[in-house]
Amino acid sequence: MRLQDLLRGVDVIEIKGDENAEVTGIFTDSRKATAGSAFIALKGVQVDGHQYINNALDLGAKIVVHQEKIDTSKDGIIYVKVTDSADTAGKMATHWYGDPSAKLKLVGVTGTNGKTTTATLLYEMFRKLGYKAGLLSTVANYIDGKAYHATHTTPDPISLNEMLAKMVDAGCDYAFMEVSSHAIHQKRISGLKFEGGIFTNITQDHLDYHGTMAEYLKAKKAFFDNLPETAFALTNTDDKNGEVMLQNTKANKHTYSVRALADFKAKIIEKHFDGTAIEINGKELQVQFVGVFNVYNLLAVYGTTMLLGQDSDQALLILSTLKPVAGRFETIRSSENVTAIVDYAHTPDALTNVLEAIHEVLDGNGRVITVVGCGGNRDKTKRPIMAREAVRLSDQVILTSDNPRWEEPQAIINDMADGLNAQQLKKALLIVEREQAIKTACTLAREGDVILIAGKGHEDYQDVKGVKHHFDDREVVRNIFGE
Ligand SMILES: CC(=O)N[C@H]1[C@@H](OP(=O)(O)OP(=O)(O)OC[C@H]2O[C@@H](n3ccc(=O)[nH]c3=O)[C@H](O)[C@@H]2O)O[C@H](CO)[C@@H](O)[C@@H]1O[C@H](C)C(=O)N[C@@H](C)C(=O)N[C@H](CCC(=O)O)C(=O)O
Ligand SMILES: Nc1ncnc2c1ncn2[C@@H]1O[C@H](COP(=O)(O)OP(=O)(O)OP(=O)(O)O)[C@@H](O)[C@H]1O
Ligand SMILES: N[C@H](CCC[C@H](N)C(=O)O)C(=O)O
Ligand SMILES: [Mg+2]
Repeated sequence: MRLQDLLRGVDVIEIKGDENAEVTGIFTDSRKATAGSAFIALKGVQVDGHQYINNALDLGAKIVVHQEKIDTSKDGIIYVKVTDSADTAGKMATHWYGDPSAKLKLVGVTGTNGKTTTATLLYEMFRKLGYKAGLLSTVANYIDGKAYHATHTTPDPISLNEMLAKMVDAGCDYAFMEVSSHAIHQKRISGLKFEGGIFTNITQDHLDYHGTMAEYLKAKKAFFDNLPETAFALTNTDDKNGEVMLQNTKANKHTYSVRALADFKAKIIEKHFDGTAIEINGKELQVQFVGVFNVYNLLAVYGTTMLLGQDSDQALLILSTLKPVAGRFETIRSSENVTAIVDYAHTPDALTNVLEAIHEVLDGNGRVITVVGCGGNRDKTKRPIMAREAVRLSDQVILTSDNPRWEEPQAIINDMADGLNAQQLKKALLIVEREQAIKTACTLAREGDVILIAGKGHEDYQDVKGVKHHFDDREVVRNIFGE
C-alpha cells in the first residue's frame, strides 16, 4: 500500500521523503519490524518507542512515523512527523486492513463493569437471530463461533483491525467489542467506525493508571465524544454519570433504566438462584441470570438489539435462552447442598453487587462465605474497600491471593486487612495460598451455605512474577466437591 493512502485522515506535520513509497507492513513494536515496513514510534507507559527507531531500521524498516523531534535522519529513510503517533497508529491500522469496521456494524461497550457480559450476550443474540457476528472480549475473541485467544480487553490497533478484517472475510455482519478505558486513553480505537456505543456504569477502578476518578471518567467519555452523528449512544441513566457520558456526543442518544422512565425499561418481578423473572418495556420474561446488575446488562443487550432494527418479540424470546458468561456468577453445587459461586468481581462495586444478589436470593436461609483477593500492581486503594465490603456482606471472609504479579502476596493481603477494624477482623482469615483458602471455605460451609469465590472468574492462571501458573477456581471447587 502507498504511504499517502496509509496516512489518510492523519494529522501530518511534515513528510521527509517520497509519500508515494510502497509500504510493506506497519509496526508499533520495533522487534517485529520487517523489510520495507513503517515503524510507528509510540510514547508508551513504560518506555518511549522513539528510542527504538534504529532497532526498527536495523530490521529493514523504511518509514519512521514519529511525534517527537528526531536528531539524526538517515539516507533513504522516509520520516513522517505527526501530532499524535497513537492516533496515527489507529488510523494507519484501519487503512492497512481495508477499513474493516466500516464494513461491519460495530458496537462498542464501555464502563467499569458489565462490558464482557453485555458484549458477549450481544454476540450470542445476533448469532441466534441468524447473523454472522464477531466478538472482542476479555475472555476470548470470536469470529462466527471460532475462538481466538485474547490478551487484552481491547487489543492494540493493529491486532484489533486484523481481527475485524478476519470478521469481514468470514462474512460477519456485526461485531461487538469491549472498549476499555486504557484503550480509549491510548487511542487503540482511533479510526474505527462505530455503529453504536453503550455505557454500562462507572465506579472505582484503575486509579493506578488514571490517577483520579475524574481522569477515568474523562477517558470513558472521550469514546462517546468521538462517536459520529450516524451512530447511536445508549446509556444507563441509573448510573450517576450516565447522562454526563453523552453530554457532548453527536450520536443519537438513548437510555435504559430499572428505576426511572427510559427508552428501555425493566422491572424485576421475582428473584431465585437459577434466574429472575423480569419485565422489559411491559413484556414479562424469565431470564437465566441472577442479580439486579445482570438485569442492567440484559436491558443494554435488548436496547441495542432494538437500535439495530431487530424484532422485539424475537429478541425477548432469545434473551430468555441466553446463559451466563464463563466465570460470571457461575454456580457449582455440592451433594451436601453447598453452592459455590465463581465470579469475576474484582472492583468494590462488583463485589458489593454480587454479594447483594446472593443475599436477595438466600433471603436469610444460609450463610455466606467469601474468598477474595486483589490483583498486584493494580489500584491499591480498592484493597481496603473490597475487604470491608466482603466483611459487611458475609458471615466469614477469607482474604487470599489474586494475581500478585510483581508484589508480595502477603503485602497485598495486609493492605486489604488494613481496611478492617478489630471487630471486622474477627470475621476474616488470611490465607495466602488461594487453593488452601478455597478448601478452608468448603470445610467451613454447611448445608444451604453459599461460598463466593471472587476476582478471577474465567481466568485459568495465577500470575506470579511474570509467570502464569495454571489455576482455575472452578476446577479447584469441582475437585473438592468430588465431581
Ligand atoms: C499500561 C498499559 O496499558 N500498557 C499497554 C501499552 O504498553 P506500554 O505503553 O507500557 O508500552 P511500552 O512498553 O512503554 O512501549 C512503548 C512502545 O515502545 C515499543 N517498543 C518497546 C520495546 C522495544 O524494544 N521496542 C519497541 O518498539 C512498544 O511496542 C510500544 O509501542 O501498550 C501495549 C501495546 O498496546 C499494551 O500491550 C500494554 O498493555 C499492558 C500489557 C497491560 O497490562 N495493559 C492493561 C492494564 C490493559 O490494557 N488493560 C485493559 C483492560 C482493563 C479493564 O477494563 O479492566 C485492556 O484493554 O486490556
Ligand atoms: N452491569 C454491572 N454492574 C455492576 N457489576 C457488574 C455488572 N455486570 C457484571 N458485574 C460484576 O462485574 C464482574 C465483571 O463483569 P464483566 O466481566 O461483564 O465486566 P467487564 O466490564 O468486562 O470487566 P473487565 O473490565 O475486567 O473486563 C462480574 O463478575 C460481576 O461481579
Ligand atoms: N482487567 C482487569 C482484570 C483484573 C482481574 C483480577 N483477577 C486481577 O488480576 O487483578 C485488570 O487487569 O486490572
Ligand atoms: Mg471485560
